[in-house]
Amino acid sequence: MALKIGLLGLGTVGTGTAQILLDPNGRHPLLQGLSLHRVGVRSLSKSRQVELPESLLTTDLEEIVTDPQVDIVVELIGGLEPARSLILKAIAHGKHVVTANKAVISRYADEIFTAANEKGVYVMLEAAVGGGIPVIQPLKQSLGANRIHRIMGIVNGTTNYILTRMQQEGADFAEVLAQAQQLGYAEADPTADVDGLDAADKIAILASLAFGGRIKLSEVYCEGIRNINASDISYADRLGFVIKLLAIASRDPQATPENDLLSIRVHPTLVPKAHPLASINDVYNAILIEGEPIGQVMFFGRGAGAGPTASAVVSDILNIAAVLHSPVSGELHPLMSCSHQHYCNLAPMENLMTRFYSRFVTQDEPGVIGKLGTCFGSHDVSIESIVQIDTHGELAEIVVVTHDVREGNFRQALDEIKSFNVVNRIPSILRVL
Ligand SMILES: NC(=O)c1ccc[n+]([C@@H]2O[C@H](COP(=O)([O-])OP(=O)(O)OC[C@H]3O[C@@H](n4cnc5c(N)ncnc54)[C@H](OP(=O)(O)O)[C@@H]3O)[C@@H](O)[C@H]2O)c1
Ligand SMILES: N[C@@H](CCO)C(=O)O
Ligand code: NA
Repeated sequence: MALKIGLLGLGTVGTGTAQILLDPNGRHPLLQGLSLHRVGVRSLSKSRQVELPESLLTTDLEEIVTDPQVDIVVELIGGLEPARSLILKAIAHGKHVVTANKAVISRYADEIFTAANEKGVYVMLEAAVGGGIPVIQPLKQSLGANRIHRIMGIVNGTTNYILTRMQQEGADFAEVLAQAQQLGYAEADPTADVDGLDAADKIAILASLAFGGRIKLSEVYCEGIRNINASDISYADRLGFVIKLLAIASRDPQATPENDLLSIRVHPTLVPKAHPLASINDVYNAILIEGEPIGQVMFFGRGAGAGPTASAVVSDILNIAAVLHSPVSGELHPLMSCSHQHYCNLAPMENLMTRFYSRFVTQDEPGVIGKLGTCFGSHDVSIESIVQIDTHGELAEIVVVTHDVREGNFRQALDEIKSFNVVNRIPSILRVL
């Protein structure tokens, strides 16, 4: 008997999903056993890019998630509410759920997965991170034998597009953002993308899967790209780096069960040009996973867009369909369900060991570089390079790159340096991979 899909949302991803469901030939045979039963939208009068019988459309989304005939609810409306409530209601009515909604999952995974486990239904979210790039299922299944040490990714296409254009054209952030909005790459309200919030949602989800515990989103350090300017991109370039917005989750390999702290953060990062993530440009995403024994594995592709994202949505539907077609054991499939119960502990940022790039505008006079060097040294901050890059009248621009240092020590040194009369301002402080 055909499995009935209740689709919530017929926007970019909903349309892509409906198009695949209505055109199963040449795809996996299980697709033939799926039928699009109802489609929930906000406006019935909008013209649509997919032809559907009018009777399928409704604005009553509650009716879909409570419809006894619906087997799988696919939530593609986005936003926190009513998406969260509809997902919970669908679960309460025994529906399996597929969603692309990283904002809801990163905030409400606890209540959603607890409810799903109690009800014996699946909640699948491959499209929520990296769009069409398979990364959720690989973490749950194909990489299950590994101890994951670190996940590092470019998981936001909008900011990667902006940084790539800035890099290639020497343009400033505001100029490129405006063009990206005109082209429809960046949303009218770009906050979630450019301030790193979208990437924080995504790395919280990936970390939860990689490290087997829930993550409090409020504890994820998040810094966006608004302050990146053309000078830093150019100086970074001269030093052999490109600037990327990285989302990073790592576990100290030496961690003991008593002292198992994770570091989860999103921030612009100077990436050495030879690093595999340095060449990921435009709207592309890539996620590099490091584990034992696999070593490094990288996933690359389109992190957004109708087709790529719908590819992930439909693959989740197929996974559920496959399990529902298998002999019934009464238990949830352990490689598809969520078994996390506890919250992970996150390390404070001041304990992070990282390299830093910082740019100082100072008086152009003898002894300034020496003063900076001495101050860093007194805080146990070891310097890899310190160069005067430019002079503007009486002012000099000095760029410092450190070795791996404790972030707390580096910040203390900066506090002291800020009080030096010869230091005019410190326009940029960025971490270096
Ligand atoms: N776009 C991407 O490339 C992409 C990539 C990865 C993940 N995602 C995620 O996928 C989800 C959907 O994104 P999208 O880009 O497809 O969004 P979208 O184009 O804005 O479409 C949203 C759809 O949901 C409907 N909708 C929204 N609120 C509703 C409500 N309260 N009641 C009834 N219908 C409602 C809209 O109806 P109308 O059509 O009638 O307005 C529209 O069809 C989001 O969670 C997003 O984060 C998107
Ligand atoms: N706004 C997101 C879309 C996919 O989640 C991006 O730019 O990557
Ligand atoms: Na994905």
